[in-house]
Amino acid sequence: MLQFSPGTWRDTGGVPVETRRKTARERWEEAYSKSPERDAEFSTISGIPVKPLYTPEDLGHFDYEEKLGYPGEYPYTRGVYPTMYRGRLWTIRQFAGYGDAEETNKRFRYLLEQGQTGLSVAFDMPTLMGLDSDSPLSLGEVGIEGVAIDSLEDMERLFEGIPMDEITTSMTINAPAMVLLAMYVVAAEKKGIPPEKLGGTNQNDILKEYIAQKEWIYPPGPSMRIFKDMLVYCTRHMPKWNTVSISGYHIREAGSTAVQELAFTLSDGFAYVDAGIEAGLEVDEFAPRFSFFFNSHIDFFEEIAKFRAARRIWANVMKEKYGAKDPRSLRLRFHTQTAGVSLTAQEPYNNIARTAFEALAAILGGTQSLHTNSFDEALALPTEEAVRIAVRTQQIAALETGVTNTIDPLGGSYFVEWLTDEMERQAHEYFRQIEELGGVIPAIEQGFQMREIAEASARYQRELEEGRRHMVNVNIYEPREEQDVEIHRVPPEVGERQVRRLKELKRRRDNRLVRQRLAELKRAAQGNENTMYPILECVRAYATVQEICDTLKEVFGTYRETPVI
Ligand SMILES: C[C@H](C(=O)O)C(=O)SCCNC(=O)CCNC(=O)[C@H](O)C(C)(C)COP(=O)(O)OP(=O)(O)OC[C@H]1O[C@@H](n2cnc3c(N)ncnc32)[C@H](O)[C@@H]1OP(=O)(O)O
Repeated sequence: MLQFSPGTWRDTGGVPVETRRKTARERWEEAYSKSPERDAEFSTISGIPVKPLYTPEDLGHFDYEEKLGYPGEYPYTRGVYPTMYRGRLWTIRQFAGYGDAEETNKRFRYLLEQGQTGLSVAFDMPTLMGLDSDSPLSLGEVGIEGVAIDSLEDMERLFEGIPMDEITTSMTINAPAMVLLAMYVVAAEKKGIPPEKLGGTNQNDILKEYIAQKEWIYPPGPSMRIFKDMLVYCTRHMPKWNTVSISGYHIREAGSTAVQELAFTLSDGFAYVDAGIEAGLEVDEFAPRFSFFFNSHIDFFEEIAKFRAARRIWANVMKEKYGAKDPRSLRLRFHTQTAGVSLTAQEPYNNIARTAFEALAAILGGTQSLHTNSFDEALALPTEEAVRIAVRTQQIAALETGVTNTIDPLGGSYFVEWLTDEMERQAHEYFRQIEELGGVIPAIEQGFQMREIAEASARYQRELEEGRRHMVNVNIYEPREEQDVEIHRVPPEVGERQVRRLKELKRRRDNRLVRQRLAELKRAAQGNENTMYPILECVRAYATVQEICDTLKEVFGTYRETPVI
């Protein structure tokens, strides 16, 4: 209904007639331009510019089947399982470990009592570096950042009373991954559980160590030989074991953008596929047991787009380039941890809010397994109270918020679909550059990934310092006083007890047998024999992590990188 008013015709909504002749979009643009924007940076945390509005125009020709498909179907953009969380919730899997095996066993039991549904072992720095607790290099580090594991005896203590054939366990271990896996296998064997019944994951991702975390032992070539040996062993004997957890988490924590995390992680994944093929395996024999591990940072939509793009790229390349036929080879399954770098030591309780948002992004992105950081993790390893709140955060998301009721609820959002496409496009650009450099390892040797990450990290730091980006409590709303929080401390006696026990084991075991087993391992490493089998024998004889790693060092040497500045 139109009414007359002086000067112009107006409809009942009060819109001038001349405005009606413009398209709806033009009207909105005009209205938008009339009111000023806030003085803020409208881009993702990784620097992708974000427009005020996304519409179907941003998607162009959008083929639903090609880009999204249905959950559990190629290209898996909407999720890897047909029912997703309506069939089974993600696994609540808190990364945990400190002190010695007994202390960590207690924490595991506590977490399981709180409703955690999977286990995840955090090893201490000496174990990660292939050192024993009694090495002079381990002084002051034993059991501080994770659990100290020196021998099979420790592994047996770690899993005492835990049904290893029922619960899945992740072990974050890379350079010495074979040794710790062998200890896990033999500890289970002693409980009467064969390797084929063991479900879980080894991180075993050495490429991202060279790129980001820097915890390597051997040079890249021999490291890939070790990877292949373990892959072949697991493919033959451990059908339920995820042989590698290809990790973007550490790449992101080192300061990369979301696209770099996506691109470098997936390119590492393809390098492992190449390694499996070089080892003489068929792609569909081993790819179903590859898994991934991503960061969930604080930029909500960018993270969701990253997870969705990751699934689509992996499915696409596995099908088109590697000719994988088994649908399980095409499914990118992943664990997520909320971003450690997004936590603040200032007003640490605010980290509960940060973590909840990040967890939600992981869930809306379709994660299979999730670690939510505890609010005190910018200060120390978490207390029981802090980790309980972290577990409850996941349970509240799963059981109260309703986000699990429907699959990929953000599918079809113009912005999320545009951002998913954009991340995919930019990732392919990185794949091209890596290929031009000769592949992942040559690119690492030329410092390519490290330089890209260092530049991104410096850019972000500059933006923070110039106040162009905000971090509450860090460069805005800085706290006037410190919040008092309880700090979890590992008593120094724990390290001393560990060293005492190790020395006692070295006296008590059959040292002649240990020497013989280590010599056999050395011969296997010098030749082409799969080293996993002699490592299992070393472990059965109670050889230690360092003794085994040192034996391999004699054959493979060690690695020193050319630093990237
Ligand atoms: C930062 C820190 C550090 O370095 O300091 C770290 O690195 S910490 C890093 C910590 N890393 C981790 O915690 C890595 C954790 N990773 C994992 O747990 C794995 O690799 C994962 C990502 C594939 C998730 O494995 P998962 O066992 O928890 O979950 P899955 O998705 O495989 O599900 C378990 C079983 O249930 C089935 N299943 C699941 N959902 C459904 C559904 N909706 N319908 C039907 N079946 C389903 C699966 O097929 C599978 O069976 P079936 O097995 O028969 O197929």
